[in-house]
Amino acid sequence: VERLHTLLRDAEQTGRPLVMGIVNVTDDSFSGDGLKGDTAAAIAQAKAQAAAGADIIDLGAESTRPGAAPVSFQQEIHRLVPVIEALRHDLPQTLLSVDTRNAGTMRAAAVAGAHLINDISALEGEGSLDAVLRTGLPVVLMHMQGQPGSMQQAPQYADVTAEVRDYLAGRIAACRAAGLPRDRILIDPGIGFGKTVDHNLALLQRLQAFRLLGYPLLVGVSRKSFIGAIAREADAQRRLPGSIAAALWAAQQGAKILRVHDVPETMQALDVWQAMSRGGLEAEKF
Ligand SMILES: Nc1nc2[nH]c(SCCc3ccc(S(N)(=O)=O)cc3)nc2c(=O)[nH]1
Repeated sequence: VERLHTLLRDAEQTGRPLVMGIVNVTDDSFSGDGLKGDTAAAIAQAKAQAAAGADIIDLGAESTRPGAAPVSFQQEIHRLVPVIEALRHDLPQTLLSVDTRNAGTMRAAAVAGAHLINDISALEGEGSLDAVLRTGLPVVLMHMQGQPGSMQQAPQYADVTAEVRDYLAGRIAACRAAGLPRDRILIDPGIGFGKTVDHNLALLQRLQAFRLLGYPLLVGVSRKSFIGAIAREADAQRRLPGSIAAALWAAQQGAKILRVHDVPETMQALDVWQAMSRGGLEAEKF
């Protein structure tokens, strides 16, 4: 928890958000279980992202993109633990986050040396709040409407910003009441998780509303479909310019952690943005 707070304090002082690189440890290799191949590939990708300046690496073994099917926690552990153990050794300076909804995975990840739990279901899963309490780790509480398999079919809100903020306030209260200390809670509006394009844009326009809850804000816009919906799709796979634009907007609105696929590109964009925005801070003094 201390290392994360040191980084968050630096982010506060420099006015520059932390960068969380995304590494998926999924079985997309064709050779049967293919674990070896996937482990090596994930380790190499994490090393490249750390070398490019990522402060945190977010490791996930379950795709939670729309339509994805759930993965058993045994399968998650089987894929994630070797990577966590290797990266604890190879990247001692980089914080390791684990993207999971499963209590069993949270426990195993903590034992293996993870520093942060990133839960898209905000610790609503069976036994997950208790598991995180016992691990002593900080946790990202993210909003999702519905489940990944069906969340994009008919997202529905009367006031998306108020409802997402109130949901997160409720989850914060539940975690605090169970004994989770303030300094182990981060929040995230869950861009793309049960939201239309307009819902995502409303949340991003009103990102400051989440700062009023008083917890560090994590935002994940990288390569998400709302970008393709509002912008020309130069290279549909990466949506890189749009992802960078949305990331800088989130930084401007006070996000403390940006969750991204493209670390070198995001770092360069933040270098340029910071040079101007810091200047802006100086200018305000005159
Ligand atoms: N805290 C946190 N964790 C995350 N894990 C993921 S995985 C992304 C799954 C996905 C892919 C694509 C779309 S879409 N339909 O908008 O293109 C939605 C969800 N994302 C996030 C995020 O943001 N925060």
